[in-house]
Order: sequence, then structure tokens, then C-alpha cells
Amino acid sequence: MDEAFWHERWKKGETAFHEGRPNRFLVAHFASLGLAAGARVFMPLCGKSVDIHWMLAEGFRVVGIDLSAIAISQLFDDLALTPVLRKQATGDGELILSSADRIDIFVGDLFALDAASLGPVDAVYDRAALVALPPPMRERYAHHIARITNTARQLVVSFDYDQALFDGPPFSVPQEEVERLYGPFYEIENLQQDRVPGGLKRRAEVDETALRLTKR
Ligand SMILES: C[S@@+](CC[C@H](N)C(=O)[O-])C[C@H]1O[C@@H](n2cnc3c(N)ncnc32)[C@H](O)[C@@H]1O
Repeated sequence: MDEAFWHERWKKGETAFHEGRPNRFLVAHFASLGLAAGARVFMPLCGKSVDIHWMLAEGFRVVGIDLSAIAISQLFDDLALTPVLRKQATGDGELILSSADRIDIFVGDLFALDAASLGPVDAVYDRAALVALPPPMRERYAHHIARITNTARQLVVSFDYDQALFDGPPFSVPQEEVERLYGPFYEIENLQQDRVPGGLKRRAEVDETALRLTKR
């Protein structure tokens, strides 16, 4: 899953991962993060997720990042917002930042985003981010997220299934793996785990899991 893979997905409109409605675990469990009104939430690998609409409607501020300029253009169109664009030099490269009222979205590589460019965040919402990454990238991802967010609390929505059933993405990242990746930084609680309504990739045996990560 290199950058070209994702650019190709967006170019061809192959975005089955896009739910088109707020994620059920976001709606059910976001309040359990205990955020104040106006808190700033980071959504890594955000795509054009409707979860962003939901968080804005709930009164939060949102900061996101995605490789795809197509995704972010469609996100702002869907939100009926016209962003202001500027280049953002980071310690590791250059990103494009699209901003409008209560929303900042970077276009570029998550690993080029540093803490100073991201700015303060109160929480991380990970839906289809960790599970989008193949095993060798996940440790780097988890350490990077913990570092640039100063170990902000997280709601992680993951999948748990037999990886032999089909190839990812989305990959199976069961709770034990989340504990291995994030355990050094966070206490991890399982808020809910049950079958994905309607299954995934024509398979019924896929669980979705909501995990709350709180700084140790
Ligand atoms: C499975 S999609 C999920 C999108 C969104 N979270 C959702 O729930 O609809 C994964 C997204 O990660 C983006 N992506 C993959 N690798 C990335 C990277 N290194 N930096 C930024 N975005 C990345 C892809 O462009 C894609 O939009």
C-alpha cells in the first residue's frame, strides 16, 4: 500500500471504505472521550469521511490529513465550504493545508506531519486508518501518532477477522495488536465489539471494535 495505490483508488473512485454515514461507533462512543465543547479532534487518513461532518455538527473542531487532493476537494464540496489553501513547510517536507471555519485538513503524507504543524489536539479519532496500513507500517504509524499528538486520547475503530479470509485493506487489527502497538503509551479499553452489519467484502465473519485509548 504505497502512495500510488491510494492515489489510484481515489482517481478511479474505488472508495468502498467510504461509509457515507457517520460510523455507528463514533456516534455511540465519542462522548466517552469526555471532550469539552470546541475540542480539537485529529482524524488521520481522513479521506472524505462523513464522520468529519458529524464532529463539526457536534461542535468540535477537526484537523485531518490525507494523501489525496481529490478526497479533500470532495470533502470540502460535500461540506459546502470553500477552504483557504496554503503551503505548510514541516520538519520532514511540505504539505498543503486547506482551512475553513473550525476545520484544517492537510494534503500529503502523514509521516511528514510534525507536532508543530499539526498544532494542539485534544483527541484522535481513527476510523479506517490503522486498519488501512499493512503490518510493517503499523508500528511506525502508532509511534508517530502518539508523538505528534502528545499522546492525546483516542477512539480507534478497528476490524477483527481471520486474515486468511481475504486480503486487506482493510486489515484485521485485533485488540491484542492494538495493545502491542499502543500499550507502552496508553491504557486500552474495549468499548464494543460486534459483527459488521452487512459484512465486509462479501464476508459476514468480520467484527468491528471500538477501543478507547487513554494516556498512561
Ligand atoms: C481506508 S481509507 C479511509 C478513509 C477515512 N478514514 C474513512 O473512514 O473513510 C484510507 C485513507 O488513507 C489515506 N492514506 C493512506 N496512506 C496515507 C499516508 N501515508 N498519509 C496520508 N494519508 C494516507 C488514503 O488516501 C485513504 O484516503
